[in-house]
Amino acid sequence: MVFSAKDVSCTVDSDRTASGMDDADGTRTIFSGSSFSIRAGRIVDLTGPSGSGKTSLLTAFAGLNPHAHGIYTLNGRDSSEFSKQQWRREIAYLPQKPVLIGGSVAEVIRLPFTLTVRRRQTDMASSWRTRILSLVRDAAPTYPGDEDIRKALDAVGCEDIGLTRSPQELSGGQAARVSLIRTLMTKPSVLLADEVDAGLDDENAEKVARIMTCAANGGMAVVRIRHRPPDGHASRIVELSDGRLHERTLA
Ligand SMILES: Nc1ncnc2c1ncn2[C@@H]1O[C@H](COP(=O)(O)OP(=O)(O)OP(=O)(O)O)[C@@H](O)[C@H]1O
Repeated sequence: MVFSAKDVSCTVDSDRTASGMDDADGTRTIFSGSSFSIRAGRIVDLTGPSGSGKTSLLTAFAGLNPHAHGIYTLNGRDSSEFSKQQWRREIAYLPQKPVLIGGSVAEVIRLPFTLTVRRRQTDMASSWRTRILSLVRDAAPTYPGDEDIRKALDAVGCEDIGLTRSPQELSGGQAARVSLIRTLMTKPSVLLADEVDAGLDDENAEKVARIMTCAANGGMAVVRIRHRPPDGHASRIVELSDGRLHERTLA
């Protein structure tokens, strides 16, 4: 088990939520008593109606949701044993809309490496490392050069993305892949992907899915919020509805 969450709840002020569903005390419980776990190398899809709390749940897992409470562990270690920064690096939340800061694709991808010096403490051997991350690690452990980034992009089928391109010039599909790869290169244990294939055509959605599968094959645990029909990449589907998580059978 790489990651587990127990007894997670999320309560928000009622004045910012839909009317008619508020508690008497002026709050609204989005979900409560929810538990979830995922093993290394697995992809789990999180589905559910709009507004059911999927984003709130993933941001709770990542330590980014001040309205949520729960007990979280990574490889058996309680989240309290991590600093907030360490936790957020290990449990990486990837928002739906790519935020690409930098003058070029290379700068965008290097940004996390300029913000922090990472020292990963894990024994996860992985083909993902072999295929992509080792390219970075071997050449420049904390600050990948252009050649390393080029190799990493090519390794996951992103030959179409030029390093000197301005992020503003990227297509939606390219921006989604750059955002995803940037996060993967920081080597999180768990990737929480919030509808990153929304707004993409089927071809680009499949490219994004394949990159995540590549990461999962190397040992990363991936949770994907999705509204699309199952694409065959997930090993489990979990639905959040009526404030509870429900396991769904894969078709
Ligand atoms: N910070 C907040 N304050 C108040 N209400 C919030 C806050 N964040 C989320 N909510 C409310 O919590 C509910 C769940 O929101 P959330 O974005 O988690 O749902 P979702 O399932 O991800 O929705 P969608 O599928 O439409 O993206 C919504 O009613 C939303 O308005």
